[in-house]
Amino acid sequence: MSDEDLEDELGIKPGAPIDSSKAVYIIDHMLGEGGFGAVFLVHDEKNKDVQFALKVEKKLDTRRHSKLKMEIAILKAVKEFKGKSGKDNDRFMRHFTDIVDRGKKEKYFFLVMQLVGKSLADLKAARTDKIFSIGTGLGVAHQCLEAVEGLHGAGYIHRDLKPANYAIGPQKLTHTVYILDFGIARMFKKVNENGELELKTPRQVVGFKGTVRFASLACHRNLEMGPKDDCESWFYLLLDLVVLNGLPWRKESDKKVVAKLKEDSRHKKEVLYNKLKCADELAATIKYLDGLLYADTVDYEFLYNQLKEAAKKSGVDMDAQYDWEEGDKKSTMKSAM
Ligand SMILES: Nc1ncnc2c1ncn2[C@@H]1O[C@H](COP(=O)(O)OP(=O)(O)OP(=O)(O)O)[C@@H](O)[C@H]1O
Repeated sequence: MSDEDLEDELGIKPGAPIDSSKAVYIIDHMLGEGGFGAVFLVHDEKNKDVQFALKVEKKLDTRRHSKLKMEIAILKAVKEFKGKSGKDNDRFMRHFTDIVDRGKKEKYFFLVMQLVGKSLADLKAARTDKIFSIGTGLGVAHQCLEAVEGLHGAGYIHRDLKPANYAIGPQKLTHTVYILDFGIARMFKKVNENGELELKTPRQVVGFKGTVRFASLACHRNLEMGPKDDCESWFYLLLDLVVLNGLPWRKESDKKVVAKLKEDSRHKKEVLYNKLKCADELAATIKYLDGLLYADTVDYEFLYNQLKEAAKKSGVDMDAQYDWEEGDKKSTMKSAM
């Protein structure tokens, strides 16, 4: 939606109040725009230092499923899953934004959520050579995978994993990565009569979903996607973060051409990993993922372990400060002198 549409049709503009039964939110400015609405920085009317992100979706008679409803259902499911499953779940759930409030107006639905900072795509674009250092890339990919594991645990697949759909936290949370945008996510498990989650039967043919650059081969082949397909997209995301000159198909938009380049890349290590010291560990990762089927449970531990081995081979510490935190380190050191 354009700024004018939002302003003229929905009355959403800087300074405008949006009220719910809980609070009144004042619009500051737009943070980002999607196909069906936009995200705004807002503050609590009672305290301008209390800021949130407010996502708006225009009501449409033609839309069968509200994207925002889906997002809310997913964020709730992951938090409930956290409650139910106990053990060490904060490791996964810290990657999901909290729902602060939600509501509907005559012309739109809205969701108020915890504010995040810059996306991985923005952070990467701000770097001189447009990639992260290998330590940051592997560390961030570890967190991205934890988010995916948490989402899968709650019974959903994302289907659009890419650097633009992950962001770091604001202020002091620059070492935490958040997963965003569940607009095209899908439940791959359903609750059976005994209240347990069971796998949904795959459909025979499925339309292409997501972003061409990061789509899995099964997605290109119009097959039902499962958890392993998110992991394949995660793998492309990892390469996109750390390989100099990026993915070999980055300049192509034709789906068929991209699919062919992805298939061929499996046999072209020198192109896909462009001299990375951890090429073998990465090649073993995609080999493992290529061997999985829709219904297979992903061995996340194997994937985390590959990242650890890749870090060892590269001689880096995945848990060290990230590239964008280094400025802070220097200024802290300076002020400590
Ligand atoms: N919690 C948040 N805090 C700060 N910014 C956010 C937050 N959520 C989303 N954004 C910003 O708004 C942009 C659009 O968000 P998002 O991708 O979730 O919206 P969308 O309308 O579903 O988009 P799309 O049509 O691409 O699926 C993001 O790129 C991000 O920059």
